[in-house]
Amino acid sequence: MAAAAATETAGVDPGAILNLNVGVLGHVDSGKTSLAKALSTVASTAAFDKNPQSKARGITLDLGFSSFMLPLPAHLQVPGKELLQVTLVDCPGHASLIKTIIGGAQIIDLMMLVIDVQKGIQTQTAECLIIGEITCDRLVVVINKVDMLPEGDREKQIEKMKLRLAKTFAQTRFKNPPMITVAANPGSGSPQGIENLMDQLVQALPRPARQVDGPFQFAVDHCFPIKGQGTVLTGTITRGRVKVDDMIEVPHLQVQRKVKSMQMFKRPVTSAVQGDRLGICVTQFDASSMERGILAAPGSMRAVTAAVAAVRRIRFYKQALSSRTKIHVSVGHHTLLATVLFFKSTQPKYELDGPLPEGALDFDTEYAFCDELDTDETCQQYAVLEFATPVMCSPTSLVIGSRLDAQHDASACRLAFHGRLHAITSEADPRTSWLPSIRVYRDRVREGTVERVHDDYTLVCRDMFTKETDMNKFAYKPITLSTGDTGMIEGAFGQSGKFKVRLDEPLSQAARDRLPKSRKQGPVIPDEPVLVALHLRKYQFANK
Ligand SMILES: Nc1nc2c(ncn2[C@@H]2O[C@H](COP(=O)(O)OP(=O)(O)OP(=O)(O)O)[C@@H](O)[C@H]2O)c(=O)[nH]1
Repeated sequence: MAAAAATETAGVDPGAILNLNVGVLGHVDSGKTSLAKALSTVASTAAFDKNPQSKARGITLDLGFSSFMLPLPAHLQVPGKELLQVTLVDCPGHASLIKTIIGGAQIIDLMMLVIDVQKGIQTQTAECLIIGEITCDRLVVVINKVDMLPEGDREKQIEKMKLRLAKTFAQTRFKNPPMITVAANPGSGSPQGIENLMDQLVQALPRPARQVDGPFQFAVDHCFPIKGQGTVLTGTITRGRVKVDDMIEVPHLQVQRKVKSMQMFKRPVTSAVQGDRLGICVTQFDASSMERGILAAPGSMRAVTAAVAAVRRIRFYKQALSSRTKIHVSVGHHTLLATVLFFKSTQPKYELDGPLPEGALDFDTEYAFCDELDTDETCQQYAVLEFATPVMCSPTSLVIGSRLDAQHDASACRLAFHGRLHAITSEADPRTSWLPSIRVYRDRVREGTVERVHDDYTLVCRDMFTKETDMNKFAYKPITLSTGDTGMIEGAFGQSGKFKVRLDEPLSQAARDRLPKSRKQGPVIPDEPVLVALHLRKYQFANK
């Protein structure tokens, strides 16, 4: 383990340690776990695929946590901090574990994307890159397995690969990320390039913008019993702060417990803030009742049944993305099915990396329904998400929509859209049941045929309604003729579904020339009857 010498931590107050999380993502077998092993000095929960608790519970492919410690570099100086702890979050590469990756990626400050030098960008590399674009600002690309290249040709092949990758990254928000070559686990000898990678990684780490205000929130990644102590929940504080003796809640179980003790990487602490990786010990809590999920300040999380999110379609997603279909939606550490309905505003799009401004959705505005979520970059699009079961999340959570069960080309991107929750409705709190107040309309056109002229102002029309139609619903609705004449529906004509139209002006000569002179004569030009169109605006949600 660990190429770098372990920094002396004995006697250091854990509160003086700045923790930053680095995600290790990439395609299956690219060498993520080998890399985490080569960089780390401390293995934590499920690290290196061999944590005893994980083994006992049969979790062999999971988020793995390990860390290394360094003196605090100059660009990360924060008052009161002396050491930097880099926590590596090793995400599984297998396609079926994308839910875990999405959960893991939401707690990282920087993403390390591991690429096999002989393979380049593979399917899950691309999906991880998309997740990285959505969830974090910084990227370091690690080109691994360089020992596999023939020595004489190595430099040339590496340069070629770097050029190819640079073209891909130039099209992402990362533009020109550092690319470092390593051999994390060469067949013989020790890892190569690790110290250089460590230096570059530390240089690329962002100054943490910690959100210590607001209610405590903790993304739990593992939960296990410790004999004689209680149950330990390990995870990352995603918001606020926590102290020993605070009350915390497991929202989906509606269970509250007192924090008995806390540890950061095996050292006891009495308080911790957002970004810290922590083990929280509570008593009288059955470890088997929770695996992944959220801990929160009591009462601060809601069981969300439906929500509106500002969304954006992922440009690499090539399938249909239609309203009224079911799709997997990841919120926090949960991934579940939701029925989606898309609509759009005329406002320019919002940045989705933080909560939307208040009033971004305006209840006095009418919004246009979309059959499909498209890549329109000019206006903000939204999704109404109706979850299959209530999901515990904060009202401004990040969301990712994906088709995880799709039976399609295995190399196709499954990530469909991403977004930010803006308004929620929760069963427990009817005051948030605002969904029906949003007015989403859909314009529909019904078409029929003009049968004949009744008089200068009146026409008899057909083929729009059946004899069972309640014509009172359509009386006075405006119509247009294919000749440009306008008017409104006057009511039923007879019992067969025919109807009368009252024109605004006397019938135009153009229309008159094309309409039959008598009841029995068909259209003057049989292939081009005069058509009558009724424009209807239907509301999907409306209580106004
Ligand atoms: N030759 C060589 N083999 C490597 C290197 N790094 C990793 N490997 C091998 O590649 C295989 C996969 O390595 P892992 O570290 O398990 O890859 P991973 O990306 O964590 O795999 P998943 O978590 O299953 O996606 C193993 O057999 C490693 O020994 C390297 O630098 N050189």
